[in-house]
Amino acid sequence: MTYGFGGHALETHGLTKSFETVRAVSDLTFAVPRGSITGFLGPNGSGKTTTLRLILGLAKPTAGVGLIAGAPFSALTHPARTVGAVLDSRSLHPKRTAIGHLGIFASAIGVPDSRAEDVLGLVGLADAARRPVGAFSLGMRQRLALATALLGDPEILVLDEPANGLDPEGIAWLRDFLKSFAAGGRTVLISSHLLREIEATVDNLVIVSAGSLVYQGSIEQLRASRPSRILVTVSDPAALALALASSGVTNSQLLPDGRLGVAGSDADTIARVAKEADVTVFGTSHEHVDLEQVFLSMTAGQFAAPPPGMQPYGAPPAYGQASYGPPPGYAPVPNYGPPPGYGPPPGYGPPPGYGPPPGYGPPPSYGPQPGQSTWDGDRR
Ligand SMILES: Nc1ncnc2c1ncn2[C@@H]1O[C@H](COP(=O)(O)OP(=O)(O)OP(=O)(O)O)[C@@H](O)[C@H]1O
Repeated sequence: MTYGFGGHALETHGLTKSFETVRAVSDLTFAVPRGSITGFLGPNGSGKTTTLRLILGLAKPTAGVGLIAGAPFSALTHPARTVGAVLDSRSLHPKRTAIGHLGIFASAIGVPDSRAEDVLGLVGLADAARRPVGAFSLGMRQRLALATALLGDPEILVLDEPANGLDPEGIAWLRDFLKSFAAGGRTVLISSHLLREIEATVDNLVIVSAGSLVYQGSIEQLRASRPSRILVTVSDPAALALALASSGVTNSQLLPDGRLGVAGSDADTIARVAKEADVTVFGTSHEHVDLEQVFLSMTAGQFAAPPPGMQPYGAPPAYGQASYGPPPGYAPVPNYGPPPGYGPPPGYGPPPGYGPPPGYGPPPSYGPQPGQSTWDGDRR
């Protein structure tokens, strides 16, 4: 497999998508490193699904480009072997059995029927192979959708909110599955609107708000970007805050539970200053960084009143509190952009008369198998 351009599994460059007056995706540039499990995070309506559809060739960008293994989806030589995707597990045909459903996709992408049995085993659905999908729980549908994406044994998996409908056991199963999938150097991009849902699964994050990038980098970097605080239980928090400020430690906050949260200092210094100020320290502890709060503060303001015209959400949010900003040194990758003249290849669009196979009602549940991407009527 060749990875051209930036050498990343997935990348977008200035990706933009407008629907009439709604700008769903706005000049989005990010990269998903090979071998990573990258979380694609953003509140509801922040443009995640649209971005994935653009990358997978299921919708046409207004501007910019999305690349898979260095190429637009339509230019991939072996699409099913390169990328498997789960975009919507709800639109499976209810009367079809799991094995029947997979058989259709297996023949579409040219893999043997036995592969259908294999992938059902991989996702733990072997026993349900001959049951109609209409009788499946949401969690089983998610697994079947994942099995479909795995049919081509792809290098890259793109999953849109796959944890939706999974119980805690299902989420733990998905986490273990994705970790073993990525352990051999394969790549996963998994979207969610809840960091907590995927925090234990991902090692890398791309966070969007109102269609724009607000963070990309490792989860560890994000955690480290928030200065850790020491929580101090004292006889007189206000007196300690004052004494700390006099000694140059100005970032103290009185918490609702009466403790003082102190950033930019250490327990020994705090104890010394407290002693000098005649304040009794009853105890200290290190604050646990709640990444969900960091995420929420980064994406807060998405639904601010829109300015007149195009932008429906208002300006991209400030990061909220100063301490919640992007990690030090974070900046878009230098010289990162499509080569001059780069754009969708000529003839990018569905072949005339192409449509879903007979009897197949809803739009495609999964991402692109050969030819499948062209079912979509949404290429605008
Ligand atoms: N086909 C469409 N026509 C018009 N507007 C659309 C279309 N698809 C998406 N949008 C709008 O684009 C914005 C981004 O939607 P998108 O579904 O990409 O967000 P999302 O982050 O995936 O949200 P969710 O987490 O709720 O699925 C929303 O305002 C949505 O209403």
